[in-house]
Amino acid sequence: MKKIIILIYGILAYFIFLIAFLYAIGFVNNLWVPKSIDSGVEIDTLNALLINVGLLSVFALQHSVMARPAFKKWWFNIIGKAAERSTYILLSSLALLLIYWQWQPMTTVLWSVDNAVLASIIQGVFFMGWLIVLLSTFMISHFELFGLTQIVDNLKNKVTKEPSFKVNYFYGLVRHPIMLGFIIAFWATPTMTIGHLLFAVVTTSYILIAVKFLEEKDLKKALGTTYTDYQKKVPMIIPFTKLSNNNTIDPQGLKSGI
Ligand SMILES: C[S@@+](CC[C@H](N)C(=O)[O-])C[C@H]1O[C@@H](n2cnc3c(N)ncnc32)[C@H](O)[C@@H]1O
Repeated sequence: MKKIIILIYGILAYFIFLIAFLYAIGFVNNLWVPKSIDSGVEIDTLNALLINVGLLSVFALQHSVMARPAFKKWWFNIIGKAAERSTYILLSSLALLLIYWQWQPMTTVLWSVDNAVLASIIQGVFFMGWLIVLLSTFMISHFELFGLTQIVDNLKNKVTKEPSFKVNYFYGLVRHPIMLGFIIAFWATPTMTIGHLLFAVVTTSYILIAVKFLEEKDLKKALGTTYTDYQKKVPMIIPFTKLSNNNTIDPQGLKSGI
């Protein structure tokens, strides 16, 4: 019975994530959704700034603290291994929904592309960013990343395998394609308002800091020279910026759990 409840919980968490992810696409570029980054009644600039930075900080804190190995180890004992990832996904999605709900528009336009062709190209780049995000999740392990593998294995009394380190497809071009996709999607807009710029600057800064000082630190600790070799051969976030594009990585390392 407990396993079925965990299964339903995990599936629900995944659906809430899907809603938050799809809503993000509309939110960031003012498409389709009732409340977007530039819609709603404006309040004074300082209050809007404080509220928006506060909202993004809630997401950043939740996302960073709950992803650390030490926190996970402690949290496993409370929530159980099977439901840990789903809970992480659920809380991240709720933090995103809070951002969409409470975001304060700051609609002064900083720049706007009037040329229809150029605006369509920028819109295309925006969608390409989201596609990179989605495809990259499948290149590491979409279902494990979003907790579904864990809840199904739990139902089958199977121990979920430790995720393996990947250097395939986009991961051979940059070390963080998911984050690259987000950065592209957050900056590619035909009309840049103060609110959108704030969103892009804060999220990009958070991504770069979290990736460099948290995620990569954990990966280096878990994988040792396999990861440092990978760092030497594959650029962090901008493709083709390393002299050597030979990304052959020690195959022994690929088997390590991370
Ligand atoms: C949200 S994903 C982001 C991955 C990566 N930073 C990116 O932007 O594509 C975070 C998880 O991916 C894992 N991860 C990062 N690089 C990986 C790789 N090359 N192969 C497998 N898992 C990886 C991390 O250990 C972490 O659990």
